[in-house]
This record gives sequence, C-alpha cells and structure tokens, in this order.
Amino acid sequence: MNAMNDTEGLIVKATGGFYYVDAAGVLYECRARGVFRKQGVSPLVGDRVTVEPAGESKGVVAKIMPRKNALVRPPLANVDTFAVVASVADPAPNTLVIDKLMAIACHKNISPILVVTKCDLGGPDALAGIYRTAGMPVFTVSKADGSGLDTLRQRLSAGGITAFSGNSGVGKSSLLNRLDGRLSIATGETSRKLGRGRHTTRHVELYAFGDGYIADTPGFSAVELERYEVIRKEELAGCFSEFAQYSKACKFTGCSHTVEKGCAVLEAVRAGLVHPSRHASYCVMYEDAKKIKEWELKDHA
Ligand SMILES: Nc1nc2c(ncn2[C@@H]2O[C@H](COP(=O)(O)OP(=O)(O)OP(=O)(O)O)[C@@H](O)[C@H]2O)c(=O)[nH]1
Ligand SMILES: [Zn+2]
Repeated sequence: MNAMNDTEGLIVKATGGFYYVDAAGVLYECRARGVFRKQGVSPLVGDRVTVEPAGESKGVVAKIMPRKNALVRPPLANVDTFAVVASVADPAPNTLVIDKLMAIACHKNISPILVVTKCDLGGPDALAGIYRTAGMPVFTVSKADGSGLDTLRQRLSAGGITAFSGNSGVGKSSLLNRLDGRLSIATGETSRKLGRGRHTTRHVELYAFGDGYIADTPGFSAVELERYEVIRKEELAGCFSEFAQYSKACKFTGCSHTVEKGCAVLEAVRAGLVHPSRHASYCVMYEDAKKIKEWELKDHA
C-alpha cells in the first residue's frame, strides 16, 4: 500500500485481464486496481503507469499517467508515430484509404509516416511524391533491397511508440517480421495455409526497438479505425497538415476548401503546391463528414 514502493513503467502487453508492465527492465504481471473499473477506465497497452509491487514480478497497476492519445481499435495509448503501409502494386495503392488513416493520425496527435512496400514490383515515385509534397516522411522498402529498411529502422529506434496500419495484403506482417526478428507474425501466405480467419487477432503488444517501441497490430484496418475515430467536417482541414499554411488566406471564414471562389487551398492545388490526390481525398471525406449525425458524435465525445 505504500506509494513510496511504487515503481513507474509502461504497459507492453494486455491479455486475459493481466497487464504486463515493463519497469526499468523488470516485467511485472499486474492486475488493475478495482477503482479503474468503477471509473470506467481500463489500462491500455502504451499507458505509463505506476505499479505497486506485490510479490516477485507481480503487482497492481495503481495509477495511469495522463495520455497523449488513445485509440479504441487497436486498443493502444500514447502512440507517437503512425506508419501507414501501402504497396506499389498487388494490391494497387488506394490513396483515399491512406489519406483517411493519415487524417485520423493527425486528429489523434500522432505523426504519420508512409511506408511504401513491394518496390520490387514497380517504381514508388508516383505514390511517394504525393506524400513528400505533403511534407511527410516516406520510406520505400522491398523484399529484395534492405536499404529502405535500414532508414526505417533508424526512425523507429529513435524513440516513441510506432503503430502500423494499411490495407490487407500490402505486406505489413512481412515488414514487421523483417524489421525485427523477434516478431514472427503469420503473413498472408501462412495464415491462408493454416486456414485461420484473417483479422482475428486482437492482442496488442509493444516490442522495444532501440529507444522506441513497435506495436504489433497487423490485423487492424482503415474500416475499423474509421468506425471509432470520427472527424467533424470543421476539423477535417486541420487533419490535412499541408493545407494549414494556405487556409489562413482563404477569402471566406468557414471556407470548406472544396469549391469556394477565393479559396487559397484550391489555389495551392492549381499551383501544384498541394497534391490534387490529397485534395480529392479531402473532398470525399468532407462529403462523408457532412453526413455525420450528432448522435454519432456523442458516442465519440
Ligand atoms: N513482391 C513482393 N511481395 C511482398 C513483399 N512484401 C510482402 N509481400 C507479399 O505480399 C503478401 C501479403 O503480405 P502480408 O505481409 O501478409 O500482408 P499484410 O499487410 O500483413 O496482410 P494482412 O495480414 O491481410 O493485413 C504475401 O504474399 C507476401 O509474400 C515485397 O516486398 N515484395
Ligand atoms: Zn479555402
């Protein structure tokens, strides 16, 4: 009960009501204090917590530190980097899906990066160019060539928690397995062979990677994320970070940046400063956001 004995750590895994907390290299198997349930909060992987030790390598999660952000699916807190994975081909990249994921990341105060996979199947420049124009870090990798992988490793090991997302089949599992030998995630081929359903894993785990952590969440999709992370139309332009420097100059306050005369964002699109593909995604998402009902927003308050 003595708070002085409490030790601080990070929840790296949650399963079956147990939380595994890494505190200065010791892994504590913990239960959560009952009060959390009463308050309707549950500890999440990625939470910084204090542990009240209770026997060797066992303890109780006593306090959850304030979160930078929290995702519902996958259940994960304090994510710093969101790596959106897209392949050059097989499947062809879907920029709308990529932009939805990136907007959700911005909305959650998570830095997006793009990882372009399967560069052995075609040139990554067209896709990479869209996101470089938007000022985002882009990493290009392929089965055959390890150079892009090393640059990505450097970024991930610099610190913070990185989560990966992207459409099914883009090569997320293959990428994670190659990034870190400890991860042996079933890739498309193997899980098909085993005949197991896809996207069944709900188990999230953080792996230390240099000074950072990688969240092993291969099974979560754009569709799922969207269901839980709603962006209002008024907030949307703010989630397309490269629009910000132009939108201040729009003629009308409350400009939707879709059709208005005197819209500085549209002007930037015409001038090649904002990529048309990003703006096209914005317009689709804006139309969708207009249809969001108030009751849907209440669920996400
Ligand atoms: N040509 C090529 N194929 C790749 C590459 N990376 C992965 N693949 C193949 O792409 C397919 C899908 O890879 P996965 O790693 O299972 O993809 P995933 O994104 O994890 O898929 P889900 O589990 O459905 O989310 C597999 O057949 C891989 O062998 C690559 O760099 N080049
Ligand atoms: Zn505008």
